[in-house]
Amino acid sequence: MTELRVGDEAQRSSTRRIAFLGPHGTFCEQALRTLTPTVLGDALGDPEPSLHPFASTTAALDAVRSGDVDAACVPVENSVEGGVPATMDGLVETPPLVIVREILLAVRFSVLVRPGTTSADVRSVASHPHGEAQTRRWIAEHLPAAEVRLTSSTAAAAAQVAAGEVDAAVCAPVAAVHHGLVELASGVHDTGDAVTRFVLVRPPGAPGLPAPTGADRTSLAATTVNRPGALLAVLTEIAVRGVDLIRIESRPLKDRRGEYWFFLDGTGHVGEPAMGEALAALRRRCTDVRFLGSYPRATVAGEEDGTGADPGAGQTVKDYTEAASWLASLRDGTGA
Ligand SMILES: O=C(O)C(=O)Cc1ccccc1
Repeated sequence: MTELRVGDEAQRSSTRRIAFLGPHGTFCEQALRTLTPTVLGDALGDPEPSLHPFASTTAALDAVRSGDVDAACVPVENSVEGGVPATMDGLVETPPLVIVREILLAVRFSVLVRPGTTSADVRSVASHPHGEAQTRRWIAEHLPAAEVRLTSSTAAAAAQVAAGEVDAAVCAPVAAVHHGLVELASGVHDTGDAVTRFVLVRPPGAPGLPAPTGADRTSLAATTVNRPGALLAVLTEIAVRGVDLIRIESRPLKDRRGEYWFFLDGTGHVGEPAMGEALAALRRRCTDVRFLGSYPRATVAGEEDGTGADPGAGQTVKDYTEAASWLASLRDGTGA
């Protein structure tokens, strides 16, 4: 899969390049464009990187691994439909990539058509699998005769409508501008307040790990042997250190039937003692562990910041630091 060429963006003289799930008009592009120059400067070392649409999440991640781009913005999960399989699978491939920012975007879907098309004309409707999943009931009620087709992105569906390959696209309203379409219906999601989480990933290295903010999220993936209690042991290493587990999802290992990558997200930063010790314990106890990044927790516009559950007595950063210096004093013979 290759980069989708677009004239203007390739010509800017910025140093860093960011891939996103294209073509223009995806939710992914919208999410990426919410990042401020300050955030981009911190995350990539360039406040004004150039943005490049790619035909799939896999192609965008591959471009980071091959060095064609410096980072990629990809959808990772949705509050209605769960994880995006291609992204999860892509994150655990090698060489490693790390998440340096997350972006939460409230998604609202429109049905876009060529000018002059009415509901009665719609024989086929296309969308990304996550778009289809979030509007399935609406489509069944309002376009019952339409054949549903899945596309690599919502804007790819809009491009297919523009090309006359399909009659309607379920996508972001902004895709109408990019692809010369009009709105047949808006706000067609089955569940209100759906939020999609996107992540900005880059190879480990400069400009370094995002600094702890006090409201961070750490993502990791772990595999264990298939033995009774093996997953419980992993979760226990996390729980006993007061780390709030905020996501767990699995994907098959593919080449070893019956074994899985467990994707685990917890509140906290690898630079903090609790999360650091939990990761070190998983490194000792798991078949394989991938550190997928520690980065500031995002909020949806207008929502409260969620910093996670109370870690419990003796589990704060201060508690860990005090206990570590007490232990050091025992070891150097000055304490008791
Ligand atoms: O296809 C897009 O526009 C994306 O960014 C992926 C996606 C699809 C459906 C809901 C949210 C994100």
